[in-house]
Amino acid sequence: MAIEAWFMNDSNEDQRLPHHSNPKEFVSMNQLAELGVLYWKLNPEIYENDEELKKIRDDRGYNYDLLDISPEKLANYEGKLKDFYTEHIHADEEIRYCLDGSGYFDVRDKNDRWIRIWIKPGDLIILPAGIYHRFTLDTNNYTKLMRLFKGEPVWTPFNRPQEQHPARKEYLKSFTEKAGVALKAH
Ligand SMILES: CSCCC(=O)C(=O)O
Ligand SMILES: [Fe+2]
Repeated sequence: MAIEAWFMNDSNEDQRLPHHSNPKEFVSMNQLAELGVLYWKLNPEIYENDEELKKIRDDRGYNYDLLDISPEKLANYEGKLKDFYTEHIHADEEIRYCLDGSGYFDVRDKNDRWIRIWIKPGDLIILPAGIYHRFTLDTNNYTKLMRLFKGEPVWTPFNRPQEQHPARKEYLKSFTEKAGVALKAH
């Protein structure tokens, strides 16, 4: 099964609800790939000895740590969740592998519409540097995530607006470059 993603409505209801647009409008892996969002489906039960995960880590030079998002295990739980749900970018990619529970990563598409990506056990996603995004738990209220990173982890969020941030500029440039290639091909 591929990952599920859809366009969101803009209602102010509980952020943990699915927020499907009406009518529902699903988003494919290809559409996500066009935004630079990458996806793997792995077996979360063997993450400690998983050859496939090892290959991704070796190819991309990733270390990792584990993060439990629950009131008991995460210090300053309410504050952290509020920060996670504040729209931001990073100077580097954001790589998350869901080992347990579930949650939503929301990313902005090229037209600034929110796409909600539902993360479940076995889903590994990479958000490119410079993409506006946020995260929330769903109504299950729990997830265990592996956070992957190169070198020392830097989790600094830069809250929107960040149009002058180098990572934002690079990210937007990648679209114009692709569009340029597509034009030349015609
Ligand atoms: C804890 S994973 C999701 C939250 C987020 O976007 C971040 O940590 O930068
Ligand atoms: Fe983030």
